[in-house]
Amino acid sequence: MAGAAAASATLRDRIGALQARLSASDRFRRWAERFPLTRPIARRRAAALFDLCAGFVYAQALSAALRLGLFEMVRERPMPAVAISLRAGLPLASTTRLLEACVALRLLARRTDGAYGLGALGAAMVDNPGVAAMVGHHALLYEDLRDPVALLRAGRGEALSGFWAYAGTEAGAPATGVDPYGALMAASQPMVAAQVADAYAIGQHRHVLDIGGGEGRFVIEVAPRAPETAFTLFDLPPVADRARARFAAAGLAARSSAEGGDFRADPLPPGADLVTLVRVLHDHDDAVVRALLGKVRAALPSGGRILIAEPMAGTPGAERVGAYFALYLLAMGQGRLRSAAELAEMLRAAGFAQPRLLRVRMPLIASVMVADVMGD
Ligand SMILES: CC(C)=CCC/C(C)=C/CC/C(C)=C/C=C/C(C)=C/C=C/C=C(C)/C=C/C=C(C)/C=C/C=C(C)/C=C/CC(C)(C)O
Ligand SMILES: C[S@@+](CC[C@H](N)C(=O)[O-])C[C@H]1O[C@@H](n2cnc3c(N)ncnc32)[C@H](O)[C@@H]1O
Repeated sequence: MAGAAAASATLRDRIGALQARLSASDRFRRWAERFPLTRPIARRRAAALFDLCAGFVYAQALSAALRLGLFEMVRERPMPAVAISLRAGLPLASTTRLLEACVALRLLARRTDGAYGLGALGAAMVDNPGVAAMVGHHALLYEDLRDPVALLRAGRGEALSGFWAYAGTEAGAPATGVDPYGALMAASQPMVAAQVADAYAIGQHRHVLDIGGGEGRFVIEVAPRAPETAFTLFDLPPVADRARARFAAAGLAARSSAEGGDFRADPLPPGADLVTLVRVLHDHDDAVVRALLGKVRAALPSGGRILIAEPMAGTPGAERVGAYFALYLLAMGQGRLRSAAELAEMLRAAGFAQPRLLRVRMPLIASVMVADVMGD
């Protein structure tokens, strides 16, 4: 069996190497463009390569459209370019350029009467403040990526490591400067919470401990689906203070509490039968993750469970997310995206049993893995 797998891998490797050798040949490329059976493949590859070259430009067109509020402007009623240029306060010629770029990117659609309305992708942006917040946040990422080789040499960027105030700090150091990231995480949390809550019935648990729970948005999103469950959130003290205020405002104070601490230095609150780590582990290097998983294992009773939700490397259909976070987390200065197999190995090493991936609707947003504490 192992031999057969190795043989098929070798065959795949050989086919890949042959394809790469042929594609690298100018003569072959010209032949493939002409030959009717290979022409569609050649065109698809050229388009894919063009997208890689032009990705930053596309992203900036999207950023401009969001900053100018184009999608909101046309969501109810398509508008002509003149009206959009007046509303956006831009010259008509520039407005038309941006509108046409957005049409090409399927963010907007031009109707037969010339008015612009939402395109297939723009329609998915409205009412999705999480994605819009990430697009705005990318201005910081691009500062660090201005010279990508310099970033690779340095191993961290200035802008993102400053934004994520816990990056590069010592265990137990006082937490300051946590204000900016809370809002970004809260804005993008509902799409993550929806993946988790659709994949896993949180309400089967008596008490959930959400470690690195930020300002409490995950708890607030899933609590209505788990009306009998109590929640404790654990995060750095100033973040936990904000979560406490949010729980009170959401009417959850009776069954939700927030405790401040540093999971690298402090004990975890006891009493939970489910521990959730939502977009937490990928922020940290292996030694911190292994130590944290060990602590979680020790804090859970027999029959308890851990749930990890974050994008995972090599997820079929979401491979590009791995490329994105490889550079994002480099700029942040710590952490890495791990594959499901790597996380499963780390869970087993920490004493958890049966790590398994749950089926999620949009693995691009987050994969979900659970593992159990077996009875003694
Ligand atoms: C009826 C007919 C004819 C057709 C119907 C066609 C059809 C089926 C349409 C479907 C429409 C639909 C439901 C579309 C749905 C679209 C969705 C759900 C889009 C979601 C997109 C999500 C995106 C782009 C997410 C981006 C997320 C980013 C960039 C996240 C970044 C996260 C960061 C930086 C996190 C940082 C945290 C840290 C530091 C790593 O811990
Ligand atoms: C990327 S955010 C995720 C927040 C939230 N789980 C979500 O998905 O929206 C990571 C969270 O981990 C917290 N965190 C980072 N290092 C921590 C530490 N050493 N101890 C406790 N919390 C920490 C941060 O303050 C932040 O709220």
